[in-house]
Amino acid sequence: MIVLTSKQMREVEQKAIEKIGIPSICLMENAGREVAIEVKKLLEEHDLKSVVIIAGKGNNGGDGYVLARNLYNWGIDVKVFLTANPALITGDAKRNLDAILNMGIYVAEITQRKHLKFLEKIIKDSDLIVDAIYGIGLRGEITGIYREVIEMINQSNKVVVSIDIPSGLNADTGRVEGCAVKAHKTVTMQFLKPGLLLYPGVDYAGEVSVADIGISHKLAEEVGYNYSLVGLEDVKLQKRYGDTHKGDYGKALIMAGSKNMTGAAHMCAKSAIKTGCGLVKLAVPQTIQQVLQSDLYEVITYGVEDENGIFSYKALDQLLKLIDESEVIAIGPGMTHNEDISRLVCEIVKNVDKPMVLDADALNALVGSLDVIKNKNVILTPHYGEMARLTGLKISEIKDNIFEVVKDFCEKYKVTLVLKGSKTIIGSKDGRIYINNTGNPGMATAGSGDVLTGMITAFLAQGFDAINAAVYGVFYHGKAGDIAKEHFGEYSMTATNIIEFISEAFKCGM
Ligand SMILES: NC(=O)C1=CN([C@@H]2O[C@H](COP(=O)(O)OP(=O)(O)OC[C@H]3O[C@@H](n4cnc5c(N)ncnc54)[C@H](O)[C@@H]3O)[C@@H](O)[C@H]2O)[C@@H](O)CC1
Ligand SMILES: [K+]
Repeated sequence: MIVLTSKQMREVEQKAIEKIGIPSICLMENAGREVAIEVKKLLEEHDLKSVVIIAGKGNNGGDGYVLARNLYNWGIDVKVFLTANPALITGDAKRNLDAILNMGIYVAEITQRKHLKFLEKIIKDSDLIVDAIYGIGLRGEITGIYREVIEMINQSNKVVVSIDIPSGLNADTGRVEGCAVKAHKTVTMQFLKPGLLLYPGVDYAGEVSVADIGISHKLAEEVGYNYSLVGLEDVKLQKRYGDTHKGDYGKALIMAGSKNMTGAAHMCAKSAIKTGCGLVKLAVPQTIQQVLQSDLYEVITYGVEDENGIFSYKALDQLLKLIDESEVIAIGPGMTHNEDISRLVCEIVKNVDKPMVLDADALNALVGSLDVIKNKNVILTPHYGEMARLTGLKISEIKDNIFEVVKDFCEKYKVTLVLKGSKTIIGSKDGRIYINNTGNPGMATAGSGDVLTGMITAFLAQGFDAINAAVYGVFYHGKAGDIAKEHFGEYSMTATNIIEFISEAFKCGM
């Protein structure tokens, strides 16, 4: 699904108005009408009667007046409160404000502190609040009386619907600008906004629905949007051809594990098999090979030269030979980190030109030597801590500019990046960004990342290009995690449970 920044949304609206010739007031009419339909549904579902609309001075407020008109016509008790002097309201918003005044709809001004007590009383006696204070036009922090109004909404215990974006939320980053409305539902106009999909924005937006206000997706394509939310329609799985054999589904080599982290290698290899990889070879330090071989029935394990149960640079030739026999390579889970391993990983990445997934300790190994990945067919799968180590940025700096950081990294090194977090962001080498929406906090558990690496590796082995392997892997990993949560709950689900439900997750995409 298309995701537009506030700047891109404005460009698209401009095109709709100027190039296509749709009068802007029609877009506002459609917007307000769509919100009215959603609000009516909520009133009916929860057996609620009265609505308070709190409107700002811009077009977000304008959508609120159209909403008021529709609700009033449907016989619903509606009151409108303006957080701006009516004399400052202009354009389409002004015309719609005049219309509701002409209809005799209740309108009052909340521009001074002394008005707040009255608003509080009205809110107390009403059932549902609509937040039409700010949309994508918010600039800077919310201060003064606006802040008090927003806090009043949040403390009201009423059902709250936000128009386009919860007021106070930065539409592009999901950051709270001082304070923000906590909505149960947000009805956003025509295209999703990044701020609704990123934390903390996700927690403020509540359930998000996208209202069709009559703007074609072709206009979004014209402005060259680069963000998408991954949906099931983007990750459909093909049925396999009848006449096939395991060689058709790829040969992967996974380099993983160490004496204290056999599980990482185990789960990564198991996930690759469960995701449909034709043949999985697992190279581990020789000390731990037997442990792994004993219950990885479908995987071929190789013990390579090690140093006290940990990968050693001495294993380079053995590994290069195994790489030679494989089509895709995954490196990293549970390898541990030391200088010898850094040399080993860098040497392999430098000399190998096959698709590779680099995770965990392979990422630690690359710190300070990132030039070796330039123009390579690699997918890196860091979490925020690993990303901070790789880039030298603070975690807070990454979070505050997440899309720019991902985009710059991918464009600089010409690689695919999977930045793992509560909302995993995937960047492609051509600067496109994909936001994943599956998964849950139960997946914040040891081994979850090893499973993801196995899954992405398996998609690569089955012939997906890097960006699709990453998008499919992340989506189905989250989906399997969501099914595991249904069975075991967020506290008790484990990475092994995620593997268990990969097959169920795939059924959703068939
Ligand atoms: N442009 C269009 O064609 C359409 C716009 N629509 C609506 O219009 C919204 C955008 O409208 P606007 O651009 O008028 O902006 P908003 O309605 O989001 O509000 C911005 C207004 O608040 C003021 N403001 C901004 N930051 C402030 C702050 N920190 N403290 C105090 N005041 C502040 C600005 O001066 C501006 O007047 C969208 O979110 C959407 O709801 C819809 O009606 C559909 C069509
Ligand atoms: K709003």
